[in-house]
This record gives sequence, C-alpha cells and structure tokens, in this order.
Amino acid sequence: MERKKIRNFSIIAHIDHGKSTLADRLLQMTNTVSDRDMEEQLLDNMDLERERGITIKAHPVTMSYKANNDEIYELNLIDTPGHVDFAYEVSRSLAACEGAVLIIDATQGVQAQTVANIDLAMKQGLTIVPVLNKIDLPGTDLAMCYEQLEEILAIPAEEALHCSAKSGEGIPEIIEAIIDRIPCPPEVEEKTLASLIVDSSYDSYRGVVNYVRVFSGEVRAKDQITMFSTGKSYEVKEVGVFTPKMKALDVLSEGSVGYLIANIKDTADSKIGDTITSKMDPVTEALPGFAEVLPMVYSGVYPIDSADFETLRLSMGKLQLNDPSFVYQAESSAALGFGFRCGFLGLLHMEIVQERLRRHYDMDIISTYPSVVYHVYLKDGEMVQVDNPVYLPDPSAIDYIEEPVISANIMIPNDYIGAAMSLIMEKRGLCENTVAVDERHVMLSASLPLHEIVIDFNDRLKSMTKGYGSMNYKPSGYQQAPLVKLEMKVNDDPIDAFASIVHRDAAESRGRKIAERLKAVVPRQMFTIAIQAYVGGNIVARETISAMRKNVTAKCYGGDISRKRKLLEKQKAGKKRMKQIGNVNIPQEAFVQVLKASTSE
Ligand SMILES: Nc1nc2c(ncn2[C@@H]2O[C@H](COP(=O)(O)OP(=O)(O)OP(=O)(O)O)[C@@H](O)[C@H]2O)c(=O)[nH]1
Repeated sequence: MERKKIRNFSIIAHIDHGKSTLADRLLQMTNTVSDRDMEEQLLDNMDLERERGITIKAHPVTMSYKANNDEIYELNLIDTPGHVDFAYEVSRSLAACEGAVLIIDATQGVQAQTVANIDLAMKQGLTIVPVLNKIDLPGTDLAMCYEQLEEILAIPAEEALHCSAKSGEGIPEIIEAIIDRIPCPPEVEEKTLASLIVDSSYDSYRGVVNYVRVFSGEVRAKDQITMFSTGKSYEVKEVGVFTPKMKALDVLSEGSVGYLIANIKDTADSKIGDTITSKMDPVTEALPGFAEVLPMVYSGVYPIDSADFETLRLSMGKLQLNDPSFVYQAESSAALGFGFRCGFLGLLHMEIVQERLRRHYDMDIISTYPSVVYHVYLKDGEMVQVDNPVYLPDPSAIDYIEEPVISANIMIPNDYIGAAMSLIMEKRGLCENTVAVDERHVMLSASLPLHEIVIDFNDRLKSMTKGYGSMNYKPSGYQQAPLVKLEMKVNDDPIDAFASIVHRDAAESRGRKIAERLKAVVPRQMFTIAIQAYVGGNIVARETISAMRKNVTAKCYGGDISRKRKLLEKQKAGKKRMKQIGNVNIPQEAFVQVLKASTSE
C-alpha cells in the first residue's frame, strides 16, 4: 500500500471504557471480519482476557476501507490494554502509531488512567481523536465530558465525536476522522530497512513471530536480515499482516505494520524494542527502542510437583518472549523445593502471568507472598537490595531499611473524599494535594508505600467508591520505614515460604493470622507441634497442635473393609506429598492453602 494511504493508530482508554468493543465495530464496518465470524471482542483472543473482561496484550490488525472520497485506505489498529500495570504495553503500541483514538465512557467521564494514557500519547507526539462512548446509556453526561476534556486534558470539546460502540451509532464518522485527522506515516530519506519489533509471540512450528512496524525500506521473504542488538542474521521466511488472522504478503513496505517470521528458534534472540535491518546494507543507528521497565513486585513461583521444574522453566521462557516486563530466576526453598523468583510490574500483572502459566502451559504452581525491592543499609555502610524476605540480613547488622514509595493520582467523586483519605492513611500514605477537576470530582495526589498498594488498594478503592474511583501511580523513590522480618516456625524450624517483610506495627496481627491458618491445616502428629511467629528473635504469636495420631478410619463403623482400605491408601498417597520441616510432616496442600489465603488478603 502506498504510504499516503496508510493510517497507524491505537485505541487508548481507561479500563472498561469500550476499547475492545469499538475495535470489534471497526472490524465489522471495514468488512475485515464477516458478521458471521464476528465473535464479541474478537481481539481479546486469550481466554483469560475474555474471562476477566480486560485486554492484556496489544494485538495489531490491518483493515482496508473505502472512504467517502472513494479512495481505499489501509488502517492498522493496535489494541492496547487499559490497566495500570500495563502502561508499558500501551507505550509500546503507541511507538508504532501516528495517532490514537481516545475513548471516554460518557457516563463516567475522564478517569485517572485516561490521563495517564493521554500523557503517554502526547509525549510521543501523536494526533488524538477523542471519542465519547456509550451514548446509548441513560447516564450519559456529555456536558461533564466536554468540561473535563478541556479542563483536564486540554483538548477542545468541539473535536470530540460520540458513539455507541455497542449499537454501532457514530462508527462511520470515527473511521472518517481517523483518515482525515491522523497523518500518514512520515516520508523518510533512509531507504534501507529499519523495522521496530513491537511485540512477538512463539509458534512451535515456525519459531518466533515478530510484530513489526517498518519505519524505512521494505522487507520480503528470502531477504537476509540482521538484529541490530545481537548482530545475528537470518533469512526471512514470511512477512504479512493480521486480518486478524495471519495473512502472508509479498512485501511489508515503509510505514506498514505486520509480522515477520525468520526461523528464529531461540526466544532470547528476538528482543522487543530491537531494530531489524538489512544484512547487506544495515542502518547505522537503531530506532529508539523502549525504556526498560523494572519489575516492582517479586514473588516465588514453584511447581507443585517438583518433576515439573524444567517444563516450568521452558514455559516461563516462552511467556517472557512476549512479555519482557516479566523476569525470572531459579531459586530454591526448603518448604517448596526448586522454583523461580519472579518479578512483575504489579499485582494484576502477577496474577495474569500465573494464570497464563496455569492455563496455557498447564502448570500446577504455587506462589509465595509478594514482596517489593527493599534497600537495606548495613552498619558497615554497605547497601543491599532485597526482594526475598529469606535473604534479609540479621537485624543486628542492619542500620536501617528503605522501602519503595509511589506517587498516586486518585480521581474520585466528591462524596468519597473522606473514605479515600482514610484508606490512604490506613495504608501508611500521605495525602499531598486535592484539586477539584470539575463540580463533582476531585483528584487526590498521595504518596504511599508500594508494598501497601500492591495487595488490595485498587480493589478497595473501587469497591468503596462503587466503581467510580480510579487511580494511576508511578514510582517516586525510597523512604525509610520501621520494617521487620516476620518468620514462621514449626517446632523451632523456620518455614521459608512464609517469611515476609512487614511494618513493625502490622507484624503481630499478620503473624497471628498465619499461625491460626497453619494450625487449621497442619495435621496432628504423634507429638505436640508449636507454630510460632517470630520477629527479631521474639515470639509474637503462637498456636499449639496437640499430639494425637489421626485415625482416618475412625469414622468407618462396621466392617466395610474396602472403604477402610481406600482411606488408608489415600492417606499413604497424601504422605508422599508431605514436606518435612524439621521433625514435622506438612502436606504440600497446607502450604498452598495458607499461601493462597495470605496472598489474597
Ligand atoms: N451500553 C454500552 N455498553 C458498552 C458500549 N461500549 C462498550 N460497552 C460495554 O462496556 C464493557 C467494557 O467494554 P470493553 O470493550 O471490554 O472495554 P475495554 O476498554 O476494552 O476494556 P479493557 O480491555 O479491559 O481495558 C463491556 O461490557 C461492553 O459491552 C456502548 O457503547 N454502550
């Protein structure tokens, strides 16, 4: 397609404002997908996305459209996720575009994530097409949206279009606006190939599938290409576009978006953000890639069956290929065996990665309590970074500990200011500023310890504001805090999987909760078992399990021997999956249950 007829754009929005639904309507309206094949939210093709109703990965798709001026255009849409943990994916998609359709739910107005996404788009110099969606709903408040567009986003209200992505009303006008307002890819002097890897996935037969934006030159099957960062060369096997299924083409030319397959078998050789260039005539400078993102939350991930360790390692490699923000490293635990220490962007990211491992790769896994990265200053002047409580140095060697803090923007209706402030205080935060954004909404700026928000802050905020509150955050450095290591012991032996770094004031209640939960799941044994929570050598909570041999057949009155045998066999099988901590046998299931309860609180 001629460069002037190409439009590359993303759809950006706060979560649930209707990106995927609008994308579906665009696919229908451009006959990219026939009505018969149209499944709701076609672009969300992972089961997980459908179930959770959120878009996790950005998917590119190419549409062909005959505009009112009778010309045919190529529209390349890159759908983006809306959740705060996935801002990195959004910025990757935007790097491949000249414009963005900004969707705002007309019943809710501008939300914290709308502001964050628009900031990213403006930084990249993209043209914005603002769209007010869901105008079919009775709660639509266009006046509020116009005011917010001008006041918060500095976008003239007259630029806004309206639509109902559900009914299809207003969609043709949106397509025309994309063609009229968003510029075509700029002309470049460079004629040699420079193509940005925006994303990638792995196909077991064909190897790595790179999703690319060609900035200069062109690429075809049989071309020899080189990866700029590694210098490794490959022969191109196939190029094409997503419609949304893969469709092979003869050539991907300057300005277009599509895929490139080149027999790359090792996932580590294809890096998102890298530049693909010609082997014979390479460019001298790489395209600006993406800023590296650092994981904010760490947790141990272990196979329930230790024989699965290698398979888990392979699955993680494939998963990392199209999610470079996920990192992992092998580690071992006395309680859980061999596993991995994994880093995630946030708690939702962590849940999603774990779910993907469970479902797509069919892995049975358990994860430990999430931790952030602490800066531990030792008395000898050294500083060590600790993301695993097990490795926190002895308290006698520690001078002080610093924890990561974030600065959050929280947008809420006026009625909930009091409730939001008390939540911030409960989470050891500091409210720094309150600005009225319109007559009914305020934006609170607060500083909060990251550890306090990774667990449930967003969910609590949502439920107490009936879904109207929203937040966005970014890291803002480190601050000193009275943090201690909470350790759990059974009969004086520590269980590493339950160690956590907590605020001094919260240690006792957390220790008590875990001890109670452990008591409920650890089976009685021939001797008394003491479950203790320790902080710096002091016991802060204790539970005792009295001695008794559990007779699993006790409830079987009468002589049904086959039933008794079955129960005894079951008990034997259960014993195989016991972990020995000191002299106490604990079923794997007990760890799983207690960890599940304590990571979701
Ligand atoms: N009534 C009405 N509902 C809509 C409209 N557009 C979207 N919805 C509904 O709003 C919900 C969220 O829509 P999605 O398209 O999944 O939103 P999204 O922005 O893609 O969400 P994420 O992918 O999670 O960021 C769905 O239940 C849609 O059916 C609309 O114009 N009118």
